[in-house]
Amino acid sequence: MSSSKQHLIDLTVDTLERCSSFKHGTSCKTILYRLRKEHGLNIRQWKRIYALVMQTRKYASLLQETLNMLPETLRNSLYSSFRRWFLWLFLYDLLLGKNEIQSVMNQKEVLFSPENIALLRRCLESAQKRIPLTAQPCWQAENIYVYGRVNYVSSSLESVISNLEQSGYRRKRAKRKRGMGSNEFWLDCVVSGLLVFPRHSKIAQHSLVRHQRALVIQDKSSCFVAQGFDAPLGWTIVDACAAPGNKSMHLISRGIEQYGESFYQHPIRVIAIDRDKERFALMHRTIHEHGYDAFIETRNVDFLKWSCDDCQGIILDPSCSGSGLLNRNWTDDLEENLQEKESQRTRLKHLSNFQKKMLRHALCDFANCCRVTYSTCSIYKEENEMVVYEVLNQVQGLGWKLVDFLPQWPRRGWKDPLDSEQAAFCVRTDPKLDHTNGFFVACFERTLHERNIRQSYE
Ligand SMILES: C[S@@+](CC[C@H](N)C(=O)[O-])C[C@H]1O[C@@H](n2cnc3c(N)ncnc32)[C@H](O)[C@@H]1O
Repeated sequence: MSSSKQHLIDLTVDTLERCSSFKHGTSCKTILYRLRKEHGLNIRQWKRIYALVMQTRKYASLLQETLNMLPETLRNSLYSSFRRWFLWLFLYDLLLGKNEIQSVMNQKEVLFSPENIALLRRCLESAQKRIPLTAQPCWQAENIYVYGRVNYVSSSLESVISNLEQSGYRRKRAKRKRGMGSNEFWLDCVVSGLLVFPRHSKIAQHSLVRHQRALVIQDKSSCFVAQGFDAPLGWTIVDACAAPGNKSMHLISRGIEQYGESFYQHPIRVIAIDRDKERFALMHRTIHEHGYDAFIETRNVDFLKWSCDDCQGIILDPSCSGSGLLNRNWTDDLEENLQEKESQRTRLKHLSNFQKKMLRHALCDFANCCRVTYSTCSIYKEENEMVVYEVLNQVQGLGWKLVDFLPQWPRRGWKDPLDSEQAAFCVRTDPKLDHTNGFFVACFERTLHERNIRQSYE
């Protein structure tokens, strides 16, 4: 390695270490800006260091996860031979960057033999599946759209569109969504009655949303549950973790859209439960304000301590890590993420145990229930496929099986532990690709009691 290249790498590692040890006050960017003056760097050198520092920080959790997956002996040799931030910088450059550093390493390169590099690549692939959030450089809030669903209790698609057009909005019919003006919108092709607006749209301030409640802001992924649940007329559906009530209201709204006048003769009824006092109060108010009182009954109880015999469906959307939500700044959280990794794992374990308990209760303790959806806004397998797999194995004796949910949506669940067919029945959204929050839904059905409860009003 030329001494100047070696110097730049040392400087990059020093900067990474300084950035990681700052607590409050000096930001990483400030440290980087000072660097140029402090070390008399030319602009090219400074830009290179800047890029390497930012990229290595962005991917550090993923790179650590990659290291965690290596055989212990190799991992320990790497740990004892290199500084932590050097290791991450080197791995970033080797696996995700321009591979400039490897060629100038002259010591200990035996640790980076072609076999070990191939092994690192395989570990990176597995790590990307485990913590895809750090592998998604363009997963930022700017990537998602704003979604507004028509509230069919008080309005209709035609009336909302005409109101929007009168107030200067323009419906875009072409497929190309790039370069959308802030006053443009288009209709979603998966969720009916869902309007899509660009991120910078001011639709949330429009009177259709704020005063008339004809349009409800709700992420597309969260609309999947009611869209795919396809509730038959006359059913009673328990929304087990309902606050602030989005999915309960969407179920009714969707019913009105789907069945028209027949809905009012044999309405779908929702029992919306939440155990949290404050969230419950907010939900109760929201349901009232949006005009759903006649169809949604609210209960401030613990779902685990409650049951009923006259419901046919349950939607279960329990508390989760929220790792699919886009309004979190993962890069800025990085230091805490790394330091708190262990406590995060413990938290995830607790959450998934709680989720399994809730799902078991939904599937085992409601005698006439024959359709249950399980959903989270988490991207972690531990809260999604693994919960479904474990509980499904425990309840199969009761006749439950996974069924194909929202088949028109292309992104499906992950295999292992689910088999290919089961995984393909589940729905996932990818925040990087789908312009929505990260979300997961699985649907369970059984036919045991269907004869007794299915009502054919349609
Ligand atoms: C992800 S949020 C639900 C969001 C809601 N489904 C919606 O779309 O508007 C989870 C909710 O579950 C509630 N919750 C957690 N444990 C519960 C339990 N044992 N019984 C009832 N509600 C519970 C929480 O208070 C929280 O409001």
